Amino acid sequence: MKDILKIAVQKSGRLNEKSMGLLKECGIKINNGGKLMSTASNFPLEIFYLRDDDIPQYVAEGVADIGIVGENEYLEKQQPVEIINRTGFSKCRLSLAIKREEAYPGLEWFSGKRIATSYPVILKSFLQKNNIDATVEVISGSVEIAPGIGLADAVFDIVSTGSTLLANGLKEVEVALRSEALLIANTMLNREKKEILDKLLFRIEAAKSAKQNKYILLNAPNEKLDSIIALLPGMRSPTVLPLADEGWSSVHSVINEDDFWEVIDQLKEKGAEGILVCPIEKMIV
Ligand SMILES: Nc1ncnc2c1ncn2[C@@H]1O[C@H](COP(=O)(O)OP(=O)(O)OP(=O)(O)O)[C@@H](O)[C@H]1O
Ligand SMILES: O=P(O)(O)OC[C@H]1O[C@H](OP(=O)(O)OP(=O)(O)O)[C@H](O)[C@@H]1O
Ligand SMILES: [Mg+2]
Repeated sequence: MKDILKIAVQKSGRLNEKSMGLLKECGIKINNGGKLMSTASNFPLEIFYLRDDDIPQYVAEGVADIGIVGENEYLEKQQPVEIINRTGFSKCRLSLAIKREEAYPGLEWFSGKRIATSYPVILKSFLQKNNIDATVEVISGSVEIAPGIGLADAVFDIVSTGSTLLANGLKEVEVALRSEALLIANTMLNREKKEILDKLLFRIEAAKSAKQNKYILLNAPNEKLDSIIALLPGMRSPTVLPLADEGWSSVHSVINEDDFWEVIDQLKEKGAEGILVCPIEKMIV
């Protein structure tokens, strides 16, 4: 029988939609199976829907072969799994926050204080590294409410926009960890499962590259071609095709999302016209 790769994704919550989106971008069609498990119709993949806290353990034990989990959970759970890919999504930070009205002189403020968190392992290691002796109060959710109800003096929790802190009268004073969703794997996968995983990783990279790049088409006067091409590296080099209008060419290339606006301005300065920028569906480099 052909082997099948088992992936654990969060059942519902912040990671679920992006994890399923990643599989979709990889061209994987998922059958509407049960609530806790389903299979792909066009790829040897079985999907388990779990609480994110349990994913590192299930992957370490081989119940699932791979999983998508926040770096925060991966570090907190200290399970012997391998990081296979940094997905680039669900970016957030784990930070210390205190009441907004408190003056904050620096980390020593936390000495002797009570800090509420759902991440005691990461917090204790951070405090130890910084020689701070504080009490860690472990709670499993709604951490930001703790100072307001007298449960703790400070919190150590996930921050993204900062709006939850703001709504609870808190301010972020130290960032201990920058996190993103990781693809993790069991360290003992057999050859067949490794081959399936390699195929999946190839697709993930193609989808990631596509998102990171744009396809650009423009018209350029021939005498300006050299300076315009110099701005557009392309995958190998830009494609240049003559236009019906003599003295003009059409230039096609790929540019990185991060360089996008700066390059566009420079292209216009050099005389480029009719610039079209299109999304790329997949990119194999
Ligand atoms: N505000 C946020 N912005 C970006 N990423 C976040 C945010 N909050 C959480 N995350 C990331 O998403 C992961 C899942 O968050 P979520 O709040 O859904 O977890 P949960 O409530 O523990 O879910 P579960 O019910 O599966 O245990 C976190 O571990 C973190 O990596
Ligand atoms: O800085 P912000 O953008 O406000 O995001 C931070 C909040 O997001 C997460 O909670 P979530 O909203 O997922 O709810 P939960 O506590 O039910 O997991 C996290 O636990 C923080 O409370
Ligand atoms: Mg959880």
